[in-house]
Amino acid sequence: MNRRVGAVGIIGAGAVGHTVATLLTAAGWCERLLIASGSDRSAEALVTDLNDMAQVIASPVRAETADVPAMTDCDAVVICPRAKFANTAERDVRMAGLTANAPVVADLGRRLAGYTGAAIVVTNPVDVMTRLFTEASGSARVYGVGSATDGARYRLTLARLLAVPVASVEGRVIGEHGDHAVVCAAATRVGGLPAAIPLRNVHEELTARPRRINAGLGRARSGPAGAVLAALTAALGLVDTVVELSVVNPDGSCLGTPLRFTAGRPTVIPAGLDPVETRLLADADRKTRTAYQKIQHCVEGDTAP
Ligand SMILES: NC(=O)c1ccc[n+]([C@@H]2O[C@H](COP(=O)([O-])OP(=O)(O)OC[C@H]3O[C@@H](n4cnc5c(N)ncnc54)[C@H](O)[C@@H]3O)[C@@H](O)[C@H]2O)c1
Repeated sequence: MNRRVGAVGIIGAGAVGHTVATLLTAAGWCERLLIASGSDRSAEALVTDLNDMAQVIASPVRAETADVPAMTDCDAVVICPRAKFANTAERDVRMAGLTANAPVVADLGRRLAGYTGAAIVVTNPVDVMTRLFTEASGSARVYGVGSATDGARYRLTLARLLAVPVASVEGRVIGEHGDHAVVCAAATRVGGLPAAIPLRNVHEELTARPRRINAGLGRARSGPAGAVLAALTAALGLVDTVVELSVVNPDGSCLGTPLRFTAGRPTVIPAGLDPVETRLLADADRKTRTAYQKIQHCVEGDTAP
């Protein structure tokens, strides 16, 4: 990558924020990383760890702590805080963070009002939080990550189930990053040809995979951080590519959508859904809109609906 950008802000120095910052330090295409977190202690600790790494590998990237408003000048910000709450949900686990995370994400949006850089939202439920951050900040370049990781998991799973190389599988997952994810089976190609997709097994694995990661490691971090990196390089115009990200449409829906980025500018590309998949996407839309209604009072900073 020849071009370099000035600064990337990371808000939330937890599992995802730490991993994204590590990837960015190794990648070397930004000059500065600005870190804010729930406590000064965790932000300072991450900065110290990153600068140790940068020195060891001779990375040009320098990390520093920063207040959120100081990130207004960053080329991009990554929104990955998690409010403290106990997640006991068995189903719809990402949606369980709705009411706890909404005030945090809305507050960040207000503090970054009018932000003109690229904002990458990670906090779950990510489709709803992406809409919330978009409304609270008024920013035009807000993208939620989730579907790109689902798509990667789908291709890996399908390759295993069909016993083919993963490079021969073209397929994506869109819609909600959650239980209402829509597998684009009709448009999937294996070795360039349509294929019978074992959808039940695929959905089982899409649910089981993050659970296995959480059970073994506490939190998923590398897959999501890779998706953040893909979103950043596309949105900053460093790479022209297609990536599935959540964006707010003029009608208010906000779901994972295939976007073709050219010089940092996105255009929506058709997902090639069949009628059943189209209906499932409409279900995901209804679900995320209903969830948004429960927390939209947070946009203005109201504490109660
Ligand atoms: N969209 C995806 O694909 C995806 C994947 C993994 C995780 N996630 C979500 O990303 C979020 C972060 O996950 P994690 O595993 O890194 O969590 P974590 O608990 O490891 O870290 C969260 C961090 O947020 C910080 N924080 C809390 N309140 C804050 C505030 N007001 N301002 C700034 N920072 C604050 C905490 O201090 C902590 O460092 C969660 O909501 C998680 O569900 C999304």
